[in-house]
Amino acid sequence: MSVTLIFASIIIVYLLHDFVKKLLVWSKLPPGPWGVPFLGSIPFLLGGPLHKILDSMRKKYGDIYTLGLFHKQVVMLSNWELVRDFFGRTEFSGRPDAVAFRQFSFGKNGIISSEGSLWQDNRRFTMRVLRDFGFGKTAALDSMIQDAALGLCQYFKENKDKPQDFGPRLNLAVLNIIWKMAADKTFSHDDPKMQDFMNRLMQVMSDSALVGPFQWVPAFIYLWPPALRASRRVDRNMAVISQIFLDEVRQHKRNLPSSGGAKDYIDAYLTEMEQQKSRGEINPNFSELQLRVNISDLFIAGSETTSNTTRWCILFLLCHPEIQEKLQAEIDNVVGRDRLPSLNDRDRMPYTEAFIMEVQRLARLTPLGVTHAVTEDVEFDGYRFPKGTVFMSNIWSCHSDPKYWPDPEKFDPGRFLNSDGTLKTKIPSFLPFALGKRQCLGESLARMELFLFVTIFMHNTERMKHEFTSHINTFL
Ligand code: HEM
Repeated sequence: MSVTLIFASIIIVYLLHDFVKKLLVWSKLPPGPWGVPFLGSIPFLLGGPLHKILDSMRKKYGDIYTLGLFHKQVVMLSNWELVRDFFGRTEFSGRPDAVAFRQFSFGKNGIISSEGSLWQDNRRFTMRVLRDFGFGKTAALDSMIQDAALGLCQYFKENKDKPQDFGPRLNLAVLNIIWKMAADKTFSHDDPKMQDFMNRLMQVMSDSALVGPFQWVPAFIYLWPPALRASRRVDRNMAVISQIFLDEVRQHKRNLPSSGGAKDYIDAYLTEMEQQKSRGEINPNFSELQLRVNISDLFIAGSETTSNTTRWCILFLLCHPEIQEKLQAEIDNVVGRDRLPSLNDRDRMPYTEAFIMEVQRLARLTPLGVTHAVTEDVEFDGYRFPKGTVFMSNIWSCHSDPKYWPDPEKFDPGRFLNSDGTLKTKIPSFLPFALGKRQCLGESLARMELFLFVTIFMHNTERMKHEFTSHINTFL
């Protein structure tokens, strides 16, 4: 037998072995479309908005199905019960090894990209501190968000005769709220430092999206120059952003209050590290690196999500003048003209809350949520998932399911209200902030921001209505 023949036989046996192994794995996973070699299901995912293609696959394969993306098995969860059941378990709360998670967190650090005890410790601590500094203190948060919203209204008034893209202004308002919580500072829109920070952060978000499915096969980024350029820009911008946070941390360290009295997140984290040291505890999950990544996670996860939802609110208001009237009536009734809307008004303004919820349902801002991975081999729900299997939640499908949402594409805040006008509290299949162990950590903050932005805009409606309707195309 010639050497070539022996070599060819070894390759064929290897490929066959690999194929059978994969077949065995796939046979235990939820069924899904057949893929092509190497690319898997990718050719079937092209040619339209991804969430819609995935929704039509749901109709064919059911609420849970498996796709192949290159060498990865990706399980799609397309109803809320599945999302609740899977993501409610710790073993389904890992993060896949994707380029974006590594780039955002310099490895797999911080909150968004980490797993295991590192994630749990930092998530738990951050939730507690944010509650202490903001979510739990209505008055402090009220004035923080009111200032940001009023700044925007002032800008509209000053520029009412010009078409305007108020996206950047809105981003600034939202970023300032996070800056205030993280480092007790705010910036003016004209501050070149803030401009640079905001531009870099926005660039990071759009570049990461461009890297797209190459997230799973980093080596292939080199084959597509736009992805390569985008990926390099993410590295460069993240390095600058991280340096800004490092400078903040150093400054806070120099002025750390000696006996408690932390005024922001950085103080609280540094104090926690000091206290652990003085107790003789060594917990590597708390470090300056984690602190820097945690701060950047708050900005990455909490800025565009909130500002884009607010833009959707404004778009829906523009498209539905009759809803503007109803919101206005509720504001007049509960708040009046002599003071600003406040977070204390929320309980008495169910229509406004229902409006924001309906915007979130239809805007479907994160249509496929954030990817999860299973942290160990797991048998669940009749399937066997090998460690590393990726999971996505199709929030777009959940929010369009006619079983829960009659006439799902219709914009109707009334679906969130009971017949007596009170707000429905238990709404299955409404999951803009996802569900389970990794459910959005900033949900309370985001909901407070949305409420105050919408009500303060509407409080100024008499002056702003005309500008809104005449410039509808300029900011979306
Ligand atoms: C309307 C605004 C927002 C929306 C729609 C939103 C939505 C989401 C979603 C869908 C997830 C993924 C959960 C998962 O992995 O399954 C998430 C995670 C997260 N969000 Fe939000 N979010 C918003 C605002 C915020 C804000 C204001 C903050 C904080 C300042 C924040 C911080 C986070 C963090 C840190 C995570 C990662 C949690 C973890 O991995 O454990 N988000 N968010």
